[in-house]
Amino acid sequence: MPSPSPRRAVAAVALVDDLERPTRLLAARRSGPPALAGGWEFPGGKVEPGERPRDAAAREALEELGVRVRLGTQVGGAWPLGQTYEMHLWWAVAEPGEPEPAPLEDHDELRWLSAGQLLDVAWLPADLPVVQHLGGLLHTASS
Ligand SMILES: Nc1nc2c([nH]c(=O)n2[C@H]2C[C@H](O)[C@@H](COP(=O)(O)OP(=O)(O)OP(=O)(O)O)O2)c(=O)[nH]1
Repeated sequence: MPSPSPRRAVAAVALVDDLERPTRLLAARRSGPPALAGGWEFPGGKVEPGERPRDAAAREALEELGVRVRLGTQVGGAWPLGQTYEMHLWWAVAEPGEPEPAPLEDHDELRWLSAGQLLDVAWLPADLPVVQHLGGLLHTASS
C-alpha cells in the first residue's frame, strides 16, 4: 500500500504580550476562502520550498499583521491540521517600536484574548487542541 503523502508544513505565530509571562494571545479571523472564512486562527501560512519553518512564521506575521516579530520557543511539535497540513507554531512578540498588529491580508478582525477568553471565538476546528494547550500556559493578569 502506498504510504500516505506527508502533510505540507504551515508555520504560524502564537503572538503574545510577553514571552516570559504571556497573558494575552492574538487570534485572527480568516476572510477567505469561503470554506474557512469566519474561522479564527493563528497568523501564519504555508512554508515555501527551501524556507525554514521559523522564518516562514516571521514572514507571515509581517505580511499578515504588519509587525516584525521576535520568536521564542516552538509550541509543541507538528500539530496536524486535518489530513493535508501540519502546523509548526512559535511563541512570538512584536519587536519594540512596532505598531499594533493590523489585519492586512487574509484576515478581517484581530482580537487579543486572555486565558479566560480563549474560547470566546470560533477557532478553526483543527486549532482546538493547540488552543487548549496554550490555555494552560497563559498567565492570568493577577497571578
Ligand atoms: N495559518 C493558519 N492556517 C491554519 C490554521 N489552522 C488551520 O486549520 N489552518 C489551515 C488553513 C489552510 O487550509 C492552511 C494554511 O493555509 P494558508 O491559507 O494560511 O496559507 P498561505 O497564507 O500560505 O496561503 P496562500 O498564499 O497559499 O493562499 O492551514 C491556523 O491556525 N493558522
